[in-house]
Amino acid sequence: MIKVGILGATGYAGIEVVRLLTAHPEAEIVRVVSQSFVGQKISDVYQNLKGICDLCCTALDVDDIAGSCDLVFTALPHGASKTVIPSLYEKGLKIVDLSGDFRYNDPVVYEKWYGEPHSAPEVLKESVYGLCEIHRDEIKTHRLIGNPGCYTTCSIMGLAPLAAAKIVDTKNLIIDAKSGVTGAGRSASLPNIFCEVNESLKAYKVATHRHTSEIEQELSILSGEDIVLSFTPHLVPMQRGIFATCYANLTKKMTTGEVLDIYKEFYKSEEFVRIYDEGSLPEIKHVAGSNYVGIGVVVDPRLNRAVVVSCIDNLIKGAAGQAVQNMNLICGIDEGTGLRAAGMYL
Ligand SMILES: NC(=O)C1=CN([C@@H]2O[C@H](COP(=O)(O)OP(=O)(O)OC[C@H]3O[C@@H](n4cnc5c(N)ncnc54)[C@H](OP(=O)(O)O)[C@@H]3O)[C@@H](O)[C@H]2O)C=CC1
Ligand SMILES: CC(=O)N[C@@H](CCC(=O)OP(=O)(O)O)C(=O)O
Repeated sequence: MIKVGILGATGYAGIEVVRLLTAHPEAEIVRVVSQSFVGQKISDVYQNLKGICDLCCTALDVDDIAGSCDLVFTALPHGASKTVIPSLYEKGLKIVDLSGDFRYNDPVVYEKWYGEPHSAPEVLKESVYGLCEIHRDEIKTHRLIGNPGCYTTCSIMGLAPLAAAKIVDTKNLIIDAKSGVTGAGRSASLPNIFCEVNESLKAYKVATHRHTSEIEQELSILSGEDIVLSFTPHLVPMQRGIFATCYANLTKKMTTGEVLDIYKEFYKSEEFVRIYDEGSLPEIKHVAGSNYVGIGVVVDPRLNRAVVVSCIDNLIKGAAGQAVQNMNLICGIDEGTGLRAAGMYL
């Protein structure tokens, strides 16, 4: 059994890791770490876990964690992760970090988008970007994983086949993405309370959202060109889900069927990717509660433009599910273990 600790277990992403691991046959949760709920049972904080996981929350004590765990998930705010991870890494632990702190190949890019220097650039060098479908072989040989963001997983997976095939104009990519409110985490903030969000729809951080840099990093690697793109996030009144509509101008005349063939080939061995047949498109309901990505494509022949629709559950494929997928990879066990449940349609 892999002995696992979850730091930030009381947050929305952390508690999804806890929930998924309670049904994982090869992992045993030994520590649930919190800052506000030390001494309280995790099942008192989230009562759906009563009788399933009744561990008490402990404080963040590196020696205690290193002495009891083989692997930790750090589901902490960015900034907090880069403070604690160097000492955990030094102790030899395997680490899957759900924050933005270890997702970058270049600390200068991190500083530009996160507004402060990376305090552990040497440790950053040891990390790998944990988008399993794109970096599987590298992930298997590392023990520090920068688990991708929710918007980024959805957007990169939606555009990766086009970037890799080099059949799009890389200067004009546009991603219009929508998130459910759990994407903002559990701590209450005025713009995210029910009456502010319900029956409304808003764009935010237009042209400045930090996920832009993560998407650019990965699509640039795939295409072999420096990509700069437009990314506009929106908040929608649903609990879970990311829905990205991506617009890409094709550099040669292609039909929807031809573009879909490229997607089917690119993802042909991927258990968690569903490419929709021509004429159908994914919806949040098709992926919510699951580790699946749904991708559909329509080519607009008047503009020779591919419109790609990509959907995930932000807390699962966009966070905890992908983190467990990464754990499985770095621990050398079957990648889909504990992740094969269908989602919740209703
Ligand atoms: N929500 C989502 O859809 C996604 C989130 N992420 C990332 O996952 C991470 C967690 O996000 P999320 O679960 O949404 O956030 P939440 O606000 O819901 O949870 C944050 C967690 O971190 C703990 N925490 C907060 N500040 C500190 C600190 N300074 N030191 C130690 N622990 C701290 C909190 O502890 P306590 O409750 O005890 O106060 C809580 O357990 C973030 O980096 C986020 O960007 C990534 C992808 C998707
Ligand atoms: C709806 C909402 O507020 N979403 C968050 C994304 C949170 C997240 O996933 O952050 P990381 O992936 O960078 O860890 C935001 O836009 O900041």
